Amino acid sequence: MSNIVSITDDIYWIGVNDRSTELFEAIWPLPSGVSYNSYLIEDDKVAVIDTVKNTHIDSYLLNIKDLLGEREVDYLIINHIEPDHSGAIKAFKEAYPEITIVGNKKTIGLLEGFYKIVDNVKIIGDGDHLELGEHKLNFHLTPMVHWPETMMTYDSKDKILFSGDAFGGFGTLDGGIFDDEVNIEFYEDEIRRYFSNIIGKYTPMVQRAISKLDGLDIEVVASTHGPIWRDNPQRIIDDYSRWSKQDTEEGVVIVYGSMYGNTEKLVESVARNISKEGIKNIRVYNISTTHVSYIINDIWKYEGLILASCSYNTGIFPPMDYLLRILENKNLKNHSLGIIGSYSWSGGALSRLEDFAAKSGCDFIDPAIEMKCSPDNDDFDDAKLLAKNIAEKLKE
Ligand SMILES: Cc1cc2nc3c(=O)[nH]c(=O)nc-3n(C[C@H](O)[C@H](O)[C@H](O)COP(=O)(O)O)c2cc1C
Repeated sequence: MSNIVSITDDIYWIGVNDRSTELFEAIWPLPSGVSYNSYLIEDDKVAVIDTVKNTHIDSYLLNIKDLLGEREVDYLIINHIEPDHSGAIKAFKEAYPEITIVGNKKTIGLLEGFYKIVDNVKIIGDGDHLELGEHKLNFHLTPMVHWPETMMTYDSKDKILFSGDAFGGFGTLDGGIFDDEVNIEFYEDEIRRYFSNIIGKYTPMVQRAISKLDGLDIEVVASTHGPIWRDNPQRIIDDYSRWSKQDTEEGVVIVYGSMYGNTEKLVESVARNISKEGIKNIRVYNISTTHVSYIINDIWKYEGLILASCSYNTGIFPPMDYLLRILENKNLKNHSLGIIGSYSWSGGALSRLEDFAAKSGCDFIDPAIEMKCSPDNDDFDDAKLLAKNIAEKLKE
């Protein structure tokens, strides 16, 4: 019996779990794997919404054959053509040669680019619909969440929103696929890590997409990754809405780059002093040993951010520079930011951090600390002051 789960009497989850890929998009670690969710609607016409990565084609197509027998698939709707969802399209078209592929103008351009497929395509526009029989699918274009062609498909009969990557997260579906079948706490961090690292650059587009959904009566959110939200669909919409505004909780993330422990020593003092000010959520990360995706996840969670780095070859410590570039690319804002640079002769770290602070949309917290070689009493006094100031700001 194949691995198919009914969502309603004629709508099915036909997705797959990936526990083999170590790095999503060849960058982001997948300790809990990821699911590629695909959906099938069996009505007078049969429609599939999004496919799966090319690593899972055989089992995926077998599942569909198991479900449909000799019946053909009439439509393949592409909400999102990133290859983790479109990798099975060529094989799909070979299995169902008469199929019509449905997407918007940008999707169809990318379909030709990636797969050289140009025949039997149907271009839809924002607000268009497709009748399958009892089911009527409405298309809502939501560009740049996080690719230009991204769109959502709404089934008005069962009030299901097939949302593409929006409202998705990391983590395989281990038996339970619905929010009420799993302990959702398990997914919380991995959903925010997905959002902050994959979608986080496109926060205005996420907000635009969410306001576009305003009038829709949504009973189920079915994204392309992670759990299907049928018990509390509003929860994931609210989470995505909050994260896209960079609304944060009380807490401080301290990230440091230190080769020989001197910068780290000052960081320990800052952390201790923030704790003495009554802040309970303090996360200290060594930039050299924790993958940036976990750090970015916590930066998206907490308001306070302190970046501390040594100098290296007249610039900032390279792993810290990598984090800064990512945060610049994501237009980090709405955070309270403190900075610490250390040097032994020329410096370089603090000026890069100052440049970052000036360009970011964060509130700068005094004092910027520049430490020579190892911390002295003045540096420890400054660390205390920075801790006091950031704690006061968080409590405002
Ligand atoms: C490869 C290398 C390059 C460095 N480049 C600089 C530099 O350009 N300017 C500077 O002031 N210090 C430089 N330093 C010295 C560091 O400031 C010093 O090693 C210090 O201990 C680093 O801080 P940490 O103890 O927190 O690792 C460099 C050190 C190393 C190992």
